[in-house]
Amino acid sequence: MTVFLWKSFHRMPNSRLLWQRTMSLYNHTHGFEEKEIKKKLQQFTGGSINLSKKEDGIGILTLNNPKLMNAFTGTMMIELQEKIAELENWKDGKGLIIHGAENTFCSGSDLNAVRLLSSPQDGMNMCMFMQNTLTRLMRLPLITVALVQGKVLGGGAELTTACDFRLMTPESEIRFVHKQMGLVPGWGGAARLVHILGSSPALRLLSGAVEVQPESALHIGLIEAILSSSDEPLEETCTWLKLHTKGPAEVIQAVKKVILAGRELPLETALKTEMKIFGTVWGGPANLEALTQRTKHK
Ligand SMILES: CCC(=O)SCCNC(=O)CCNC(=O)[C@H](O)C(C)(C)COP(=O)(O)OP(=O)(O)OC[C@H]1O[C@@H](n2cnc3c(N)ncnc32)[C@H](O)[C@@H]1OP(=O)(O)O
Repeated sequence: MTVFLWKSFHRMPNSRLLWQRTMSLYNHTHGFEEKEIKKKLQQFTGGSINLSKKEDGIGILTLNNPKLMNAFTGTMMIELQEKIAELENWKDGKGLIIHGAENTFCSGSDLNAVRLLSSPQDGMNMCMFMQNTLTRLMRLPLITVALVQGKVLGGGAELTTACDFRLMTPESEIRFVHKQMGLVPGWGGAARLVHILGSSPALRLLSGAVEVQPESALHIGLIEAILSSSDEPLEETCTWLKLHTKGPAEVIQAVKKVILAGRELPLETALKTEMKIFGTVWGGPANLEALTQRTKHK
């Protein structure tokens, strides 16, 4: 299915529109009724998801529900979907930082909502909704970073795995606490964690509900770096991300797309996709300028 979608994406003239439609996993053929679950999620209000898109092509997405340590209410889940859709349309975008308000990332789903959505069917619908959104986040043509601060628990830990990179402040902690709640990850966090770490380390983190501190997270390859201090983490994360987003948006987006193809597609299809993405930048303005300037890489 995914292979077909990627192929279609490159055949269609209006590829940006198709990209948005095809990046989700579940639709009504899977028994997923988005309207129904949205109606239920609307009942669990509180908090917000804020997006600011800067001129330098870096977006800042803020999880904003500090009274509950930025736990995800139902309306925040819906707002996250809306902001991801907005980012899919951001032609000049290059990077995205996801962080939490008031120096803490996210403590997972709002336990008040979890208690009231406790039937297996509601749980699976909520999972499909969040997996769709986080898969679309993962497939954004932007370089994404989770800024990990405070205690990042449950669904908050899962959200970090949908980003390309994770940076941690010195006092922070990531913990897949699901087992302690009689659960397993359902927002796609287990599958993505296996891709990031390999199955044995992922199993160790989940089965032990291990508190992963920055040094250990760096050691096992869960994060890219530990920030130097907790004083100005957003600024430091911006500086880190800018090293990877220098250059025109079309080139940065192409970089992310070739990596996505390699990550998600069988090798032969990934190679063909890479060739087509290459065709979008070869002879393009950035390529011609680099040739004119006889750029050297000393
Ligand atoms: C997808 C699966 C999931 O995500 S399951 C959810 C997993 N998360 C949890 O179980 C979080 C449980 N909460 C905690 O462990 C602690 O509250 C943590 C986050 C460590 C913060 O501790 P501490 O700094 O001492 O603050 P606190 O406990 O006083 O919390 C402040 C208020 O926030 C609330 N809060 C926190 N997290 C949630 C949450 N996920 N859902 C609902 N409420 C949450 C606390 O209950 C507390 O509220 P109140 O001040 O007691 O009214």
